[in-house]
Amino acid sequence: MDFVNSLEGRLLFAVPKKGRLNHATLNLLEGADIQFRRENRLDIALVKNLPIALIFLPAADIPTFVGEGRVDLGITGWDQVEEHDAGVREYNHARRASVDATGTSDKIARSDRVMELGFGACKLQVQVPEKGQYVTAKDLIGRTIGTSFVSLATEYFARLEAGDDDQGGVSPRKMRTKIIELSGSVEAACALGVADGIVDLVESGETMRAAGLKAIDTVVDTQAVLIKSKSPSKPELIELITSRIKGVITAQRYVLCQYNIERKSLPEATKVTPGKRSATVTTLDEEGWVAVSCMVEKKKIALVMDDLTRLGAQDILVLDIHNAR
Ligand SMILES: Nc1ncnc2c1ncn2[C@@H]1O[C@H](COP(=O)(O)OP(=O)(O)OP(=O)(O)O)[C@@H](O)[C@H]1O
Ligand SMILES: O=P(O)(O)OC[C@H]1O[C@H](OP(=O)(O)OP(=O)(O)O)[C@H](O)[C@@H]1O
Repeated sequence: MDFVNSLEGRLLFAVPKKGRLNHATLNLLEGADIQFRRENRLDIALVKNLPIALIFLPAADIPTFVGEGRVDLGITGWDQVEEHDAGVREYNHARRASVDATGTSDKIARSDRVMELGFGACKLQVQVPEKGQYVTAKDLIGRTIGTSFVSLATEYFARLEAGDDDQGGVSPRKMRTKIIELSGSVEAACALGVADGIVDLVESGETMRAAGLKAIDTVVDTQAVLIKSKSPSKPELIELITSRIKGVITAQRYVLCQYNIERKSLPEATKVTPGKRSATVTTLDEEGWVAVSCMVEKKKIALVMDDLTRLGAQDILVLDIHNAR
C-alpha cells in the first residue's frame, strides 16, 4: 500500500510506539473505538472506522512532531512536552542573545494540552546520594548533573543560579553547573562518579532507593497527556476523539454504586455518595426505603462502602462502568 498518499485527508495522531505509555494508550484507543491493524514493523496504521492515521513514535519525539504541526494530535508524557518546550525556549534565548540584542519575537513551536489521561503519573526529581553532602538543590550549583532531560535540567539550574524563578536574565550558556546527557540508567551516574546529582523520573521510588539516592526537589509533576498542534486539521474530529477518550477515562476512574437505605438516613448517605452530578434516588416498594445509584471514584469505594454500612445501607452493589459520556 502507498502509505504516504493514503494519509491524505486523514487526521494524524501520534502514539508511543513502545515503553511505559504504549500499553495504556492502546487500551484507551480501543475503549474509544479507534479500530486499526498495524502491519509488522510499520509505524503508520490507518484507522478503519474514522479518517485518522496513527503514527507510532518514541514518546520523546511526539512533542516535536505535534509542536511543529506535522501531526495533529499526540499522546505522550507531560515531562516530554515540557522538555521539548524548554529546549525551544533555550534555543530562542541563545538566538536572541547572539542575533538580536533587542529581542526577536519567540517563534516557539509548541502544542496545546487537551487533557490529562490519568496514567503514567510520576515526578521528574532532583536526586542526590542519600548519605552525601548535598541537602538542597542549590548545593549542586557548580557541580555535575546527569539526566536524560537536558533542557529541563539546564533551565532548572540556570534559574537556580540566577537566584529567581523568573526566566528573564537566565543564560544557560554561562552556567556553572554542568549538565551531562545520559540516555538511560541515569540512577547509576552518582555511584559511578559520573555525576554529583541526577534529574530523573520517580514513580514508586524503588529505583531511587535501590541506587542509594534521595529526592531533594521536583522539577515536573507529570502524567500522560493528549496534546494537539496549534492549528490542527479537522478540529471537529479532534472534539469527537476528545469526548470519546474522556468517556473512557471517566469509566476507568469511577464505579457505579447501588444500595438500599431507609429514607431517614438518605441525607447522611448522599453526603457519602454525592454522585458525579447528584445521586439517583428511587422509591422502593417497601415503605420508608429508597434505592440509591451513583458514581463513586474507584479508589474511594472501600471507604464509601464502610461508611454506607455504618449508616444502615443494605444490598450494596458495585458495578464496573464500560463507558460514560
Ligand atoms: N517509572 C515510570 N512510571 C510511570 N511513568 C513513567 C515512568 N518512567 C517513565 N514514565 C513515563 O513514560 C514516558 C516514556 O518513558 P519510557 O521510559 O517508557 O521511554 P520510552 O522512550 O518510551 O521507552 P524506553 O525507555 O524503553 O526507550 C516518560 O516520559 C514518562 O512520562
Ligand atoms: O520510581 P520507579 O518506579 O522505580 O521508576 C523510576 C524509574 O523508571 C524509569 O526508568 P526505566 O525503567 O524506564 O529505565 P531507564 O533507566 O532505561 O530509563 C526512570 O528513569 C527511573 O529509573
